[in-house]
Amino acid sequence: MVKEQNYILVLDQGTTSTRAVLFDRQGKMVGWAQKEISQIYPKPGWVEHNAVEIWATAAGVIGEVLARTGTRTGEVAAIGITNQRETTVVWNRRTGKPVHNAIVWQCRRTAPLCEELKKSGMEQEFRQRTGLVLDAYFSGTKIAWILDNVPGAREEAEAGNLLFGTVDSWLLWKLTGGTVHATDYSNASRTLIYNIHQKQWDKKLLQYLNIPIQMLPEVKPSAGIFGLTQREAFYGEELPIAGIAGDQQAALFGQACFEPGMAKNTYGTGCFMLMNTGQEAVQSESGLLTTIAWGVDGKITYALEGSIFIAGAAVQWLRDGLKLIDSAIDSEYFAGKVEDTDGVYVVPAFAGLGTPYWDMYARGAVFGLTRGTTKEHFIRATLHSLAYQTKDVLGAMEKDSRINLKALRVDGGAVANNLLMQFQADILGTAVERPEIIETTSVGAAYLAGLAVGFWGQTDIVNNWRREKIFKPQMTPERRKNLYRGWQKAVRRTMGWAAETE
Ligand SMILES: Nc1ncnc2c1ncn2[C@@H]1O[C@H](COP(=O)(O)OP(=O)(O)O)[C@@H](O)[C@H]1O
Ligand SMILES: O=P(O)(O)OC[C@H](O)CO
Repeated sequence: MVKEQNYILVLDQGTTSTRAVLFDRQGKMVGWAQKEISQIYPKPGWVEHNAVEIWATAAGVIGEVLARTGTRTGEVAAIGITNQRETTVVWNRRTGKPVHNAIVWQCRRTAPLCEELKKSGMEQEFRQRTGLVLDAYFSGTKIAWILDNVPGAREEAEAGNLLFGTVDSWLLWKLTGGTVHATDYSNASRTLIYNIHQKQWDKKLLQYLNIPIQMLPEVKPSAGIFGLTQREAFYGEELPIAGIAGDQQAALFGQACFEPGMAKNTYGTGCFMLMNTGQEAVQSESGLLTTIAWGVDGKITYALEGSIFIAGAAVQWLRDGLKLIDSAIDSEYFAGKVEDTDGVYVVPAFAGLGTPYWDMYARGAVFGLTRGTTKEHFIRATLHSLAYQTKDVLGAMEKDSRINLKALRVDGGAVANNLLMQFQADILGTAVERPEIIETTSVGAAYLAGLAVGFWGQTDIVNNWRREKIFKPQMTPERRKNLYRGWQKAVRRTMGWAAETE
């Protein structure tokens, strides 16, 4: 009997949770399952995940989504993987066990190493070759840290016994029963050791960071067959893993931003704005990153990126740290009870500041408190901080690309918040477009996998994108200017904080 393969299955491994999502031919989500993952904070500024737990949640959500929707594995045409980027896993190729917890993209432990490299005058070289800045955010210095700090790791790595991977590689390795060690262009371009122009691991940078090349994965196109699931690990089926991309690049793909100049902003744990720059790797002069969006059909597409480390995570902090709200959705209710923030600014620089400031030592602060400040003002100011940070990034993006965006496509968990989206349009002075599918990260990975196995064509993807709501700017230019000036003043005062106090 011929099997009907009606679905694409996506594994979306994010900073806070792992999701499995099933898509049909119309690009519609027919089912999903999600599990949170533990956040480990061994020291201030340090963030880790347990890679074994990541795999366990991935296996768990796959089983759950199939069971919930009554889908047999034989009905799945292909699997796509999309992932939190930069997060670094090093494991033993024989035992399959990680040698250390995964070091998360937000982790600042390698700031001193980045400082040292900068002092040795290497910053420009890293920037030119990788498109990135020398910051603790990226994988390269995290790998070096593991090799330098886990007893015996360096010797094992040199002997070819250890493998490095971003989370996509780790999941691919597990799904294929330890037979495939690979990644895609978009993930490789976030490691600080991949030359985005020559499209290969950069031997010189590997030397600077003292990383043995034999531990690195093979880099492949984002849409293409990476390997087959091992029968024992996958309900007796050999399914192709046919698409991989870092979550922010997947979202750009899912938003159908296929033309140069098209951009999206994703509001998850952090906020990431990417603009398609076509086949040209544009060097930024304003603190943006140059990165690979994807490799599809033998062509590499580049993007400019603005990275904000703390966005939805600030709302989680209101919920879990300060216990001011019971759930993220309540932030809109409380913020809506006041007209404005009454002059309060929250700068959530909990993990330093990314684009355009790149200050590893900035730390969070609240300004403008008075006796009249209420919980509602505080919550509203926290929501506004997502929009202000986005304005900082869009300013840099428009300057570098010389394109004034007519509208910004948005997605991610926090765009469900209408108050935030309206303020975003107001403070940008640019329309904000929310699509029907805000799970664009997963849908992007599904499209990549589906393209590779002929499940979809590119025109299907463009036709599937539909706007659900547009938020138009309503604020006067004068008020916009005054509010933004206050934000810039607040940001300046958070900069360098940890360096001064440590
Ligand atoms: N209604 C809301 N208002 C503001 N923030 C929200 C809302 N809903 C979710 N969030 C925030 O969005 C984030 C979840 O978005 P998601 O795209 O799932 O993130 P990630 O992929 O980074 O885990 C959380 O940080 C949460 O605090
Ligand atoms: O897991 P997210 O959605 O917060 O995305 C994390 C980014 O990929 C980090 O670069």
